[in-house]
Amino acid sequence: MHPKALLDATAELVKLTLKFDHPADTIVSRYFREHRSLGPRERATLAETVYTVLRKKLLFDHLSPSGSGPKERRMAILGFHGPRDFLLSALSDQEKQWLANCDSIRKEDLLERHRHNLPEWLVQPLKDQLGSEFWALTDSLNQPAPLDLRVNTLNDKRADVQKELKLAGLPSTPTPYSPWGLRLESKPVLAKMDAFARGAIEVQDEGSQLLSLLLDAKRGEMVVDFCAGAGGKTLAIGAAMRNTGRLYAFDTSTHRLDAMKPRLARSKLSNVHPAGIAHERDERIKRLAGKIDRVIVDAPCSGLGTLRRNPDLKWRQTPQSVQEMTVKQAAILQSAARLLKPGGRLVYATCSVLPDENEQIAAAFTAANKEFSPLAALEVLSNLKVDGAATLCSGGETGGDFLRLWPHRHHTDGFFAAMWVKN
Ligand SMILES: C[S@@+](CC[C@H](N)C(=O)[O-])C[C@H]1O[C@@H](n2cnc3c(N)ncnc32)[C@H](O)[C@@H]1O
Repeated sequence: MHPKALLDATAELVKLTLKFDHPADTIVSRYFREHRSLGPRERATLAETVYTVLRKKLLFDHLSPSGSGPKERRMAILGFHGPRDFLLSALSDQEKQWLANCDSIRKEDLLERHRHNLPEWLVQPLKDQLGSEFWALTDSLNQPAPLDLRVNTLNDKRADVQKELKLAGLPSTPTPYSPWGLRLESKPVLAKMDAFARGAIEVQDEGSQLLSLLLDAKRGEMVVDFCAGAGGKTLAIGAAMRNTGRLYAFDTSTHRLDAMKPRLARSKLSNVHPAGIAHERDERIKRLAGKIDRVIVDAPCSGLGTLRRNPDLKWRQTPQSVQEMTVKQAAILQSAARLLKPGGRLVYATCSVLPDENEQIAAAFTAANKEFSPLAALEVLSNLKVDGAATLCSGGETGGDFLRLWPHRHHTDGFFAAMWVKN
């Protein structure tokens, strides 16, 4: 595609995503479906440019008024992903001069908000938790995430799959914490690979793998994944149970549960039972009350730990939406807890970095449910022989009460988990 045409297309897509009426990944996928002639490189340019604009929106909002032409074009020029010569050949002399002026601005001379590119309401809760590490976090949130795979250890060994991928030209390294993970050095299309088709690999962030590991589900147990979605954690848990026992995958979204079906078929798991529920107090929950060994609540949340992948979330979420989410989270956790039998384990997890959705939900649950004793994440991770377990935890007197993953420290998305045992 001619550089001018590609820049025009990029500006068009930037305009669509900046409306924030749908998630950015939905808008980008729809655009690609409607423009089938776009090649892989053009798609990469379009998607990466849009994501850069979303990541650095405050900075680009600040720089763009000094340029000319439609705003979305100026934003696309500032975030353009691709060789500089290619971009320059699409620009007027005036635009080239403006871009050179923007490039010459030193980072140190920018206001804080133009460096962190976060909405103001998010800044203080992060600074309160991280102090001077706040800047390392914002730098890593503004980078794309690596591509992590989970090896289905039901049928394949991680080392064998690593060799197989290498032979196919895809070097990877074992993830440092999850025993099931491989981190790829590139971002290939995996769907046509044999390892993918036979269910040996699934795309899953290492942090998400660790949440499944924390449940520590055993052979033959009765387990519930209460918010199973498209089954990322369900599949990991089902494999950890060695395809035995019974693993119920609940969700209120049958659409998401449907998306689990092809993944389940590839995985060769037959111990998973997906079931749509109307809400967290569904009849099905009542029938299973007191019968379950382990329950994981991977709660609906703001997703603010996944800004590397979903940078639009910081502009789509608000303090009010987070507050509404916390009410839902508390209700789901309370209802899911009824499923457990004495001695059973409850895991509450989110991909948020906000204490309101994490430690505060956990503290309120502990205070209201004397029949549940908190279980320290550090103890569980140490028993599971996870390397550097202490560095993955925070909270409480020992600093080990909760799993707390951060992109800048652990190269995972931002995840939280709290655990309890039913007395
Ligand atoms: C964080 S996502 C789950 C992701 C999934 N566990 C995975 O690993 O891919 C949260 C899920 O909770 C579901 N959900 C929302 N409200 C619910 C409720 N009241 N009961 C059960 N699931 C609910 C959403 O449909 C969504 O799929």
